[in-house]
Amino acid sequence: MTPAARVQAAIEVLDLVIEAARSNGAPADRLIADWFRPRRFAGSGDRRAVRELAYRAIRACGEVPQSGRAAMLRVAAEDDQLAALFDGSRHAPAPIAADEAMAASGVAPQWLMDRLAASGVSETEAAALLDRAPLDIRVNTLRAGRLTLPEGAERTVAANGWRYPPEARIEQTPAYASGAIEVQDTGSQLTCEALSARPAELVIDLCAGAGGKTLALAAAMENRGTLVACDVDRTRLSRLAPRAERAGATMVETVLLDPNREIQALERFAGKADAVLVDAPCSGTGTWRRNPEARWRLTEKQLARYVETQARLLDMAAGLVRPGGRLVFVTCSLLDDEGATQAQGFLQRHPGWQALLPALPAGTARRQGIRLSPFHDGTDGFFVARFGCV
Ligand SMILES: C[S@@+](CC[C@H](N)C(=O)[O-])C[C@H]1O[C@@H](n2cnc3c(N)ncnc32)[C@H](O)[C@@H]1O
Repeated sequence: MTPAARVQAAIEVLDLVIEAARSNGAPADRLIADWFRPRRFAGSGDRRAVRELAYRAIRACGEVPQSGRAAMLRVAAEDDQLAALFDGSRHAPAPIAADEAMAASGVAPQWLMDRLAASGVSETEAAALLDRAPLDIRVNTLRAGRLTLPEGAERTVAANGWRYPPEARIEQTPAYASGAIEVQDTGSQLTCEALSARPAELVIDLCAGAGGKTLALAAAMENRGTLVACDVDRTRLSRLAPRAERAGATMVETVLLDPNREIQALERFAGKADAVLVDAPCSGTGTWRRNPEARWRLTEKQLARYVETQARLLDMAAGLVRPGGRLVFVTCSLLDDEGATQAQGFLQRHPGWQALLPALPAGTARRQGIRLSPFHDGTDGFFVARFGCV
């Protein structure tokens, strides 16, 4: 593909991304892969370049743009070389008209910017949510016997964490194939450390998904004790078993939950767990580095639903913890509604509990919890609170 044809391709891809954002359709990565499937003439360099252009435009526009072309014009407004490719030649975008509308630049839709500001997130800190994320890994101590790390790693503040540049490819390395390393953001690793899971304990990971945090907990527990990984999403949870096998985490027990009747499958653990992790479903404002189009999808109504579910899951989780046990609440969000305010609500509803600020090597205290952010900590954005049952 010529450079100009790549720009036109990115515009077409962006139209699909915009439509999907409005109709809750597929994520951008999937749309890009689908767009290329019938276009066999495109090589890997073309795919990379189109993907890069599309994501540049997604990051540049705070509000949902009116069209893919308007979004690309926003990027071209600051890049003369790109603007010159709008020349109307074969497969190229049409020339730019003098009065042509372009999308407004910005970090996120205004309502979200307002919510972030009300949560103490400055505009600069919010903008850092759109940086490119590095590739962080966790050394899996269950498999790390004779580990040779792929070259180029730097230590992070996480106990077993290392960092590579964003473009690093480690999935093909022997260390990855043997299960000795896992891809996991440093912030995510730190939220697991906040639970202080120990060998021989009974630990419940209530919202385990495909088990990113479960595997870190299994390693902290040295694969000894009981680790129960739950989720309402059968597909996500089904991905956990093969990952656990690869990681040598044979202790993991999975439990599929029935939405709104979660407790039924967990009654046998009531009042018994040493520690429960609630890595709750949330808006994901802290993960825009990886999914920048997520900010175009979120609505105030969806956010309210997340907040309601988080409170319900926290209340349920409290009933699983034994006296003297601990509960860690995590969201990958910088919004107080899903963080400090949620934690405060929990403490008001449960007078027998107290907040115990987790001692983490990064992050900033935000009322009863800790906030991690790309701007301050170089991690994805998270809120983590730790509660003790007295
Ligand atoms: C932030 S993700 C978890 C990510 C996972 N812990 C990890 O580290 O990869 C939130 C998870 O909560 C799950 N979830 C949503 N509603 C739930 C509910 N009512 N009970 C349990 N899990 C729920 C979602 O399916 C999703 O997998």
